[in-house]
Amino acid sequence: MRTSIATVTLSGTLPTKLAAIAAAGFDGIEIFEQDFLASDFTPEEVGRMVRDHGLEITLFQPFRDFEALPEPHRARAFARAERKFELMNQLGTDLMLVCSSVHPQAQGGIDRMAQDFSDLGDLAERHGVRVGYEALCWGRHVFDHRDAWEVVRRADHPRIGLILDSFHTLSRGLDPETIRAIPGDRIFFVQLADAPAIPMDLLYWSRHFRNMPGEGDLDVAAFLRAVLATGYDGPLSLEIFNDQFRAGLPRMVAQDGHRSLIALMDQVGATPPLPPPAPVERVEFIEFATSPDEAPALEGLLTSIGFDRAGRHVTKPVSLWRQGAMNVLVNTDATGFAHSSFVAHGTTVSEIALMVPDARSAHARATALLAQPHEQPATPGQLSIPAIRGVGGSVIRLLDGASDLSRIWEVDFRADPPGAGAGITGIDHLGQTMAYDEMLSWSLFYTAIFAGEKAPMVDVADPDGLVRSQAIRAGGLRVTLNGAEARHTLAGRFIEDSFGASVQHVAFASDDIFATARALEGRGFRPLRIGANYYRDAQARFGLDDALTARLQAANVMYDEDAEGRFFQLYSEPRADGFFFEIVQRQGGYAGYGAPNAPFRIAAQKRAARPAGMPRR
Ligand SMILES: O=C(O)c1ccc(O)c(O)c1
Ligand SMILES: [Mg+2]
Repeated sequence: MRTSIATVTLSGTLPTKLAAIAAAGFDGIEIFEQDFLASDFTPEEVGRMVRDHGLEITLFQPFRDFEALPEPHRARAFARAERKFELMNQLGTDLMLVCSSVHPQAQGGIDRMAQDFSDLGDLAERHGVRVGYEALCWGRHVFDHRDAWEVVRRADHPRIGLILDSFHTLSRGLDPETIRAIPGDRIFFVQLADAPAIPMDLLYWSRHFRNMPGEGDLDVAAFLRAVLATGYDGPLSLEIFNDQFRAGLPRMVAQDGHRSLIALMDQVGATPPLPPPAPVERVEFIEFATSPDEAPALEGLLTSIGFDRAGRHVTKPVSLWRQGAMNVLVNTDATGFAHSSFVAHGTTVSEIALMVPDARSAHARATALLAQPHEQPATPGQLSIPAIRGVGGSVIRLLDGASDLSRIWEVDFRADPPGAGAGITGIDHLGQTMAYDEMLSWSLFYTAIFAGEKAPMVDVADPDGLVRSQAIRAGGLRVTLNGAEARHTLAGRFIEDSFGASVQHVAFASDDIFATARALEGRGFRPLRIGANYYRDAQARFGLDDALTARLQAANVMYDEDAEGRFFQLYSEPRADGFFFEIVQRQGGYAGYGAPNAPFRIAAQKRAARPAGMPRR
């Protein structure tokens, strides 16, 4: 099906928007009238620019406050419409959207409205254009697509059809299944938008909080399935009013939009199927990019949390560190991708390798969903591991147990089995810190490509501002995306210090956190000190007995529980740039990440990071 996007979705001037939309791979655009009016181009020039980008104008909108007006407003509305029909001919588009009236003089009356549309259809016919009617969910008399359809049905004019917009239907809780009774050839256009489930005024919600399908909480897939059941085969167009997008990078927002549409069409079977979303089995390794100067400090930190050096790459200056089923690589190469990561971010997690059932299929899905493939010249005798770019330009490698990729530790490395360690079994989750503006984009990336499930977003109070945290789980891959708006938060400072988004913390899993804590004492591990106030409160909140409370406090372990189970967290002191390790233990089916503890942990990290001589409380 053809894809389209409303110009109102993006920031910038009309030419910038067109370039971004074309680069993202859309087939067409809805011209939002304001974008045209604000530009200095003639309608013919705009039409030519659009077509020069290989795009078509799928819709001109919006035309407001048309139907059921008393005179002289009615005559004026028709005169206004005629001007717009002429403009559409100059632009080179044949479809106009009329949204349901909010005019204080609008009289309502279904037959009166139908008569107005029938007359408008005659006028449209004379100009060779068509008109679609959309129910705004805050419309004065028409605010339900079923009523808009009844107006169109009664107008009974070949130039008059219905326009459906998922936001207006789903925001009101209208059952999208009711769309199935509408004939597909009477639906002239379909707009798609999602939104987060925040109870608020409909108009305000629509104008500021819409987002891409899959980024919010509305069932856009059910809506689209119902639309497709009617036989509709016109464009699917994104119309997203969102404050952040209107201030964001147009290329990023346009690409997210196309990614969301491709994923949605795949999900509902509107296009030939993509390879299925890969269920991630586990994180097989993470790789740090560093320098020979900074490597010893990093390796000291790895040693202190129980890792042992267990080998090296056959040709590159990459050491392998192992514990349990976890592999950590430390890359000090002075050339290539690792080096450029180090130059860009400082010592950083530059690669994450995921074990999936079929790496090449997962890679094909990712690139079909517009992920940027990461190519590296293959070294003879070594594996060529499929890879894509992820957060902050880092690399996600895809491994599987079914192909030659399963032999990575034999082919590319001289590797010994892990040592005794301190009880860390693998990775629990990765915390990726980014600007708040990037959060929706990366959350869509993970959910679309890896079939991840989003947890509800939580606000974390840093002493110096709010940080938002979005957890995503795709099988054995758990990530928390932490979005910083305020610059002085721990997350905000990390972004500045490491020059953009990257992994700020790695949380390893242990089956027995107290045994791990004890084992780490002998390895020089410096736990983040958690104050007594926290433990008194935790004891009271959860009704913990004195013995457990004392154990937690002695080991600086934080505690949380949910209906399914219990959670224990032990933190390292943060590195100077704010990077840190965490060790967690999940008991039962605890599904969270200890968010209630985050404000106290962050405050403790900020105390620990103060320069010597500064007060530590
Ligand atoms: O917010 C509005 O006014 C508006 C205008 C046109 C649309 O298609 C729409 O969905 C909303
Ligand atoms: Mg709309």
